[in-house]
Formats: sequence, C-alpha cells, structure tokens
Amino acid sequence: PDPHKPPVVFHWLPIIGSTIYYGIDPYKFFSECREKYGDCFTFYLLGSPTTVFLGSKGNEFILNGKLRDLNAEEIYGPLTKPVFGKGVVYDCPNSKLMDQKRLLGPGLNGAALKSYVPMFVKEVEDFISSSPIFKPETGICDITTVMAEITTYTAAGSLQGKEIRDRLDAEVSLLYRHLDDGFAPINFVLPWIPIPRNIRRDRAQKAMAKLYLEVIQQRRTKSRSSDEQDDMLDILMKSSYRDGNQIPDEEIANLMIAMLMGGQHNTSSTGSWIVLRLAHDPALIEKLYQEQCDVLGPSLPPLTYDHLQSLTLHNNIIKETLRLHTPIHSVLRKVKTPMPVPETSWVVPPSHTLLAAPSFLGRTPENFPDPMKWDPHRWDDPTAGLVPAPIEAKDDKETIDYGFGAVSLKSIKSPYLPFGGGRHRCVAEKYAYTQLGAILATMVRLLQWEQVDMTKEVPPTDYSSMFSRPMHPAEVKWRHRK
Ligand SMILES: N#Cc1ccc(COc2ccc(/C=C/c3ccc(C(F)(F)[C@](O)(Cn4cnnn4)c4ccc(F)cc4F)nc3)cc2)cc1
Repeated sequence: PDPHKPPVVFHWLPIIGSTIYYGIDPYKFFSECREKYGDCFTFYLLGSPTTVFLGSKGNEFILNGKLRDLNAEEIYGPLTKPVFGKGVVYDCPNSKLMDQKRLLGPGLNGAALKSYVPMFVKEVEDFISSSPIFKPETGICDITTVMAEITTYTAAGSLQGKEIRDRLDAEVSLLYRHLDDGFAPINFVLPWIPIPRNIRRDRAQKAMAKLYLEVIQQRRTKSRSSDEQDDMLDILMKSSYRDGNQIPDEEIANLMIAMLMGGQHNTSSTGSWIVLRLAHDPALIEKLYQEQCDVLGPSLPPLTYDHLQSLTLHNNIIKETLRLHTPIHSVLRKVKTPMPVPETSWVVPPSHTLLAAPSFLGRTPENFPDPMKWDPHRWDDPTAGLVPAPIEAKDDKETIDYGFGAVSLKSIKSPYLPFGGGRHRCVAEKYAYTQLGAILATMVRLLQWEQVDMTKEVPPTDYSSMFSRPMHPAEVKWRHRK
C-alpha cells in the first residue's frame, strides 16, 4: 500500500469495489472499515476512489474545507441541474449559491415562518378529514405514502404559495412525480442518458418552471393585498443579488423547485420515521397529547409558532429521530488540490472524492450512551450531544460568515450535525423543525396509532435512494382520537 495515501478498503471486484456494501448500509460499512483502517480510508464507489474521513476531524476537514481545495457543484451539479434547472444551487459558482442562501433566509425564518404554522395545521386537518384513507374510524395505512402527501401539501400550502397549492391536486403532483423520478443516485454518474425517465424529468422541469413564471407574472400585475404576510415567492421577487441585479424570474422559479424537492424528501422521510418510532412506543403519543394540554391548556387552542417553541418533548422527538434517521447520510466533495491529512503522511489527490458522514458520530457510544436506542429523553440532559470541550476553549464565540449569516466555528466539532455545517450548511433547519412540529402536534390531536404487530421491530432503512427512508411498506394501525 502507498504510504502517502489513506489505506484502500479490500474489495473483490474492480469498478464496483465496495459500492454495494456501502449502498446497502453505509454506517455498517463505515464501522467495519473504521475497525480495520481507522477514521480515514479509501473505497471504490462505482469506479471513483472515494476517501472517507469519519469523526469530528473528518467533519472539520470536509465541511469546513477551503473553497479552492474542495468542490460540491462538480459532484452534485450533474444530478441536481436537470431537476432544479439552470443557474441555481449547484449550477452556478459557489459565491452565487451563498448569495441565493442569503436571499432564501427571510422566507425560511421570522415572520414568514410564523405565518406558515396555521397553514401547516390546516393542510394536515384537511388531509385527515378529506382523504379516503382516513374515512373509517380506524384502519391501516402506509405511512410513507401518507407522509409524502402531507409534506407536499404543507410545503405547497406555505412556502410555495396559494397558486401552486391550488393546482397541486391535478397537474403539479404529476409533474412533481416525473421530476422526482429523475432524482436518483444513478444520475450521479449517468445524468445524461436519454432514458424515458430522464426525458420526462426534463419535460417536467420546464413545465414546473413555466408554472412558476405564470404565477410570478400574475403577481406582478395584480398587486397583492398588503395585509397578507409575504411568502417565499414574494420575497424572492423583491430580492436582488449582491451585484445589485434582481434575481431573474427563471432563477426564482428554479429556486422554488429546489426548495420543493429538498424540503419534500427530508421532511417526508423524517416525518415517517417519527410516526414509526412512536408506533413502536404508543405511550409516547399520549405523553405528547398531555404535553400540549399542559403547555397550551386543555382546550388545545389553535397552534402557533410560539406554542411549538415550548413543546419540549415534541422537539426532542424530532431531534432524536434526526440523530438516527438523518435523510442525507453522505456529504460528497471533489478534491481540487492535493490535501494533506493532518497528523499523517497521507495526501488525498485530486482524483479522489471526499466523503463525510456527520451522523456516523451520532451512533458512537462515546458521544451517545446506548447509541442505537431511540430515546428522546436523552436530550433532557443539557450536556447530551455536546463535545467534551477543553477548559480553554477560546474559539467558542468565533463565527464565520460565508455570505448567508454567521456560522459558529466550534459547532463543526459537534457529534450531532443533521443539518451539516460550513458553507453548505442547511438554511432551512428552522423551517424543517416548524413544519415537522406542526405536522406532529396536529396528528397527535387527531389520531392515535401503533404498529400493526407490536412484537415487531421498527422497519429497516432503505439507503439506496437519494434520501434514506423507511423500507417499503411501512404500515401503522391508526384510529381517530375520540
Ligand atoms: N449500489 C449502490 C448504491 C450506492 C450508493 C447509494 C446512495 O449513495 C448516496 C450518496 C450520496 C447521496 C447524497 C445525497 C444528496 C446530496 C445533495 C442533495 C441536494 F442537493 F439535493 C440537497 O442538498 C438536498 N437537501 C439538502 N437540504 N435539503 N435538501 C439540496 C440542496 C439545496 C437545495 F436547494 C435543494 C436540495 F435538495 N440531495 C441529496 C445520496 C446517496 C445508493 C446505491
């Protein structure tokens, strides 16, 4: 083995290398490799030498890597450009992405976010009162299907705006499905193959973008009643890039599609896992109902953003679910300049892809006692998930601003990073918590549920799609709360 490179994971097959092992269960694969090779090792992912660097040193090395050394858009661009469209996210220089993240901020935080909560609640109430699935008094449903619909309606009913929401039942959901079918790991390597799925994806992207352009035109002509809170579309229509130019309408449309895609997969996967984990321990559902009665009063008034901030058990359930069920398990970067691995004689060459798995630390006993136990109460301990900081930790206050707000430097050392870190850190964390919190609180008010077979374990994880999710079918037995 080459003393100047990280060790290569033994594999039988050329090209395929360890792809299948990794694809079936990344954490199991990483854990076995870590036993043999330590935190930094190289494996072959569909022919590409992929260097994994686990632990907080690896997270720092990759998530806080310098722009001249590491590149995200080279890896993600081919996959996301056909789905999101031109000129946004990974189809533009990183500086433009940082500017786009800055401009998205106000639509994902503050007054806009607060205004979404009644919309989230209404969408869940309408879904449960009108969907044929919930017509009877009790029944069995596939929670991944239900959560996908609830997530789409709550995202459309808030972030996407009224016009898109109103067209959701008919054309938009079909377009969304065609777009989504094009969002598959195979498109990391072969995004251009003209298979029907990709041709439909390209057609759907154009049709979706056209829809947004029509809505933008409509809004430009008819001035909206001023008392309504601006939604994301309003905010982007009023926004300008750092260079003073307004965001072109096409880029506004494509950013809205990116938000829809990103939000959809992360929230529906996490929402499904929350329901499945609670079905395995239904007493917790009653605890959640009790928490709402205690905190909001037995009359259970209409839910507000401020209410959600005080529902501690609800938030700890989301937090604990994200620890074991982080939708994105691997963060990938292209190496652009040879990168020496600190405290070793190794240099990662530009032919390699770097892979960080921030949630690997969420499964290590040194960071979380009994790590594979899903226990929301572990977060009642104020020291849970904190890195044992040396006394003289001076960089506590130090932050860095990549262009969309201050990100703390120390936070990258945390063993709990479900929203990533550094310049590519998620800007929609608060939106995600608010959407999930509103969905969970409303479902708890309307339904009770448990596993079809209470002796079973929680379903296994399907790591093979773009976002890890429960293996299909994931069924729960539910009934309307009296
Ligand atoms: N055999 C086999 C075999 C081997 C391996 C595998 C599977 O291996 C892998 C490896 C890596 C990955 C990475 C996932 C990945 C990355 C980027 C994105 C994204 F860009 F899309 C996103 O970050 C998503 N996001 C962020 N926050 N919210 N959404 C985003 C950004 C901004 C935006 F506006 C909208 C967005 F939605 N999405 C997903 C997934 C699977 C299967 C089978």
